[in-house]
Amino acid sequence: MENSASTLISPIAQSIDILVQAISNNAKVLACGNGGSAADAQHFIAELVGRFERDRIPFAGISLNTDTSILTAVGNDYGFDVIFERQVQALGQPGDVLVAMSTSGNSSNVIKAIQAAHERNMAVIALTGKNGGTIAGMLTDFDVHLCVPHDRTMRIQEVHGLLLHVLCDGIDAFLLGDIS
Ligand SMILES: O=C(CO)[C@@H](O)[C@H](O)[C@H](O)[C@H](O)COP(=O)(O)O
Ligand SMILES: [Zn+2]
Repeated sequence: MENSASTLISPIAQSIDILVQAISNNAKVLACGNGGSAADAQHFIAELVGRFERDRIPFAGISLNTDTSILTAVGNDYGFDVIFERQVQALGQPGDVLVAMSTSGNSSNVIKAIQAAHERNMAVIALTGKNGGTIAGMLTDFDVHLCVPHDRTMRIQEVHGLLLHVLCDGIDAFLLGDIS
């Protein structure tokens, strides 16, 4: 936790900037991940579309792991590794943001979603762990890498959950002002 706090302060601030800019431009946020990270992705998007702590206008966001018809059709017809890529290709526009989560940094469906986001001129906020895996080497200067410096998936996920709340809090503070 303490290591995370010191290494992640700067990428947290960059992530909030990217998200606030996208929201201010009426762009949208797409989020994806597998297993526990799928739960994190839909949790984060629920807080954008619904609310975090304070009433405000809804923000545009879509979780790419919640539509079972899309997931089963694309998985069945094209393969599990393209379940997120296909949705980024269908929904992503330049200026949108992809929040991509993988504790290993090596899940092929998340990797392909990042490639698709780059092809559509979308910024990527990648939440990973360990050494960032393959994803660490794919990110550009327009992206942000929130890599939790820990080896255990559960601990990485716990910090990811905290980070997503910090991002929500930062977005609201920027757009609505600090809570006094
Ligand atoms: O929640 C957990 C473990 O805590 C698991 O469901 C975990 O998310 C799954 O094994 C995922 O498939 C792991 O994928 P990734 O984080 O390496 O991309
Ligand atoms: Zn878990």
